[in-house]
Amino acid sequence: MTKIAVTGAAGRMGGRIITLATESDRLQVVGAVEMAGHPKLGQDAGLVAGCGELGVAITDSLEQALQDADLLIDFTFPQVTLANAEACARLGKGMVIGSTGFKPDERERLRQITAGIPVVFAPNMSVGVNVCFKILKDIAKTLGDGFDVEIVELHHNKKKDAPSGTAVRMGEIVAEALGRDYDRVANYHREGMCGERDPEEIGMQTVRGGDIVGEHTVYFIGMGERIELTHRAMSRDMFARGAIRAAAWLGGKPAGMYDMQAVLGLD
Ligand SMILES: NC(=O)C1=CN([C@@H]2O[C@H](COP(=O)(O)OP(=O)(O)OC[C@H]3O[C@@H](n4cnc5c(N)ncnc54)[C@H](OP(=O)(O)O)[C@@H]3O)[C@@H](O)[C@H]2O)C=CC1
Ligand SMILES: O=C(O)C1=N[C@H](C(=O)O)C[C@H](O)C1
Repeated sequence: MTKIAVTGAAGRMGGRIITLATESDRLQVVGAVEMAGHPKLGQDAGLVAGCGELGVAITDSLEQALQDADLLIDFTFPQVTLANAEACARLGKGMVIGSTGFKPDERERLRQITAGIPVVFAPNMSVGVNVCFKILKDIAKTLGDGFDVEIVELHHNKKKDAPSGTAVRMGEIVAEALGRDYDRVANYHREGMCGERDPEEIGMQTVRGGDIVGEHTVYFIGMGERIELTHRAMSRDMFARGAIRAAAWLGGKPAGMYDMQAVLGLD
């Protein structure tokens, strides 16, 4: 049985992770964290998540929440995750990290901080998206340079980062398969007389609205034909299930940064 603490316990993902973890015979929730001043502090994490009393009060002390935990599941924001990673590294606790919106230097910093602990770090924990990651590499390699690549992602109106971590990873996979540098070829903005499309560029488009859980389409657009690879998330539960699977998988693994491809055996 792996004992977990959850940060962002009152958040959209935190709540689903706590609820689904209570249904798993491989995990036990022993800690729940929200930031200082949060209105749910002191309340029972299970009652807040809507799955019944757990006997775990939400605290603003990560150290306290981690006391009896083997690892932390963190779906928050880059600055919060970086601070939490410092604590986990100090206390020798593993991490499952789902937060997105990291800049390249922040990702590198996270890698350095967590070098001594086991971590699963993935922008999308669903099986479907991770299978898309695998297929994308093959499609891009097989098509080669003759097709223009555009990536469009749609999310709810509360999402704070753009483009989504999943869309960025999709762009990186395609760029790598085509021998391009993602940071150089990604184009996030077209407006006015921006000129003809550079054949090397990867267009990254963002849509925000309502309660869309998450949709990603990668377009490979050729002359007279196109391929569209779309993933649509209907609920957050498969992200939460992925995080739970990652936590159970991580127990006993050596220090290192793993992704969901490793957890799912898709490497
Ligand atoms: N990898 C994946 O599969 C997925 C990743 N995500 C990512 O997960 C992250 C969270 O998404 P979501 O759950 O929708 O966002 P929410 O805003 O619903 O949840 C984030 C929670 O973290 C809390 N928080 C902020 N600061 C701290 C802190 N210092 N300590 C503890 N908790 C804190 C927030 O509190 P407050 O409300 O007060 O701000 C909030 O409750 C995002 O980066 C998102 O992109 C989302 C879905 C799937
Ligand atoms: O914030 C979200 O909601 C989601 N974020 C992740 C991302 O940025 O890729 C994954 C999922 O699409 C939902």
